[in-house]
Amino acid sequence: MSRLWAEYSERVLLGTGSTVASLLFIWALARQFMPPWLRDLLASWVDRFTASFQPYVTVTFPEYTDDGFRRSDAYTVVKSYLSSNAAYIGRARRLLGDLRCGKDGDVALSMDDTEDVLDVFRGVKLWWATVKTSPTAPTVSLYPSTAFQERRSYRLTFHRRERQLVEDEYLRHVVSEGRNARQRERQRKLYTNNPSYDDDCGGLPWSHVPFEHPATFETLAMDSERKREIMDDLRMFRKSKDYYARIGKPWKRGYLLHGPPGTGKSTLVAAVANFLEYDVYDLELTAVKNNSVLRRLLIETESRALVVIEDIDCSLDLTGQRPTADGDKLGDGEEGDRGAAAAVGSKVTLSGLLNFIDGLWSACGGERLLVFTTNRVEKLDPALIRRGRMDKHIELSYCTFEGFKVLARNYLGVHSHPLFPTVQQLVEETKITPADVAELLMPRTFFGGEEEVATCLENLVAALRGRPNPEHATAAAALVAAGARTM
Ligand SMILES: Nc1ncnc2c1ncn2[C@@H]1O[C@H](COP(=O)(O)OP(=O)(O)OP(=O)(O)O)[C@@H](O)[C@H]1O
Ligand SMILES: [Mg+2]
Repeated sequence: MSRLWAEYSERVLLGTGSTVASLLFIWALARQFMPPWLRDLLASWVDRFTASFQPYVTVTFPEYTDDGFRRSDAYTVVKSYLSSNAAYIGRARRLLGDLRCGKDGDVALSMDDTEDVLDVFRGVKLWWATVKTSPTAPTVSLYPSTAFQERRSYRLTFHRRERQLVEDEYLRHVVSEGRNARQRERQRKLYTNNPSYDDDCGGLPWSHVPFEHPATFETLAMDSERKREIMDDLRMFRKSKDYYARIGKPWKRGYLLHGPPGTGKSTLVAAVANFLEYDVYDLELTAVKNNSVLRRLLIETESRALVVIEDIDCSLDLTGQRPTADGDKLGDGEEGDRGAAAAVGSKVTLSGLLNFIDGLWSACGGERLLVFTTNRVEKLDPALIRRGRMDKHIELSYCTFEGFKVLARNYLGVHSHPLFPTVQQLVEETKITPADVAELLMPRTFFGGEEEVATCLENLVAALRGRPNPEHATAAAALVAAGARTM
């Protein structure tokens, strides 16, 4: 003990002459001999004493939740709040520029990540800062890719006397303004999965571009009764958060769209996304390396998402895991499709996909519509499309007269024409896809007026009768061939 004191007094007390240091030393020494209750009491006094030198409180909003799996909602809301606040933007020196959603040529400015800002709320000053930390040692995570990634967070600093105001009012204000800003500035996105993404090597699982597909239910060639049925179903789904919670099911719904090529499956996907105002995640299954990456992709989708897997029958060998009822072998062409999946090294299995749809992980995020499209519904494993997984099966088929009228209105701007009755009769007798009708109705000039309308309709009638107009030989020949095959 005496040696310790001698060493300490020589190094610290004599060196600095600091009474505070000697007091701290005595305190550290005395702690050893105190009963625990006295030690705690004194510790709280010491805390209060030291706090008087540091009157500021900080609140940190990390980008990822504790488990490291999901982006924190609080972080996103704060980001929107700070990026949208006109007062900060006026003062900021580092800004980000982007084209404003839906307004051609209008540039929207937002806060750069590195900008620190001062906010004033009810006359009280609060400071926001972006903090970036690179972990020196890997953090514990089931996903190695996240273990070494740079961690970002927002840090709010304020005087401790304002704590009540911050807790009771300011944070609520930030959340509500942030959410409003998010809604206002929301540019919907079309995501696609990165083929190079791997859990072990890191990188971003999804890349995105603005989603700008113009399809709506109004422009969709489909019988109005079926359109109404689908829209009602989607409206119900959107409003059913509490209902799903009550019945104990994750808030998600599966749609299976099937039908021949060119009947509007992809167009319907776009119309649904526009109707619900969801982001679209176009999942290319053949580019997903394994089930673990598939799960990660699911976790990385945000709420209010439409996840679509196009041509699911061509994506992977999804029947390979279970024998089919009649022991069927793969048909011509299917081997090729599935070979392609094997060639890129995808190890996604049917059970991985089933888990993706409705396993425990599928409940992450909420409000999600999952859509499969296929030309060959009969080739899919029944487990994949059973009700409950794919709740709604929608068959898209050849053009009806009602569908034709929608296309005539879209493409030619006409609601009636003397040739309509002829088209009606022929369309009901012939199998022609909406894609082919649309192609024939596309005017060659936008200034042709009634003459152009008549030409387009005559071309359609000619194609339907199997007497191709020489000017449209290619399209019409294809139509005749298609008609001959399917009749
Ligand atoms: N029901 C429809 N309503 C409006 N336009 C349609 C419809 N069906 C097809 N079209 C037109 O035909 C084009 C092709 O349609 P789409 O890509 O939606 O067909 P698909 O069923 O997805 O075909 P595939 O099976 O080959 O992927 C679209 O760009 C659209 O212009
Ligand atoms: Mg398609």
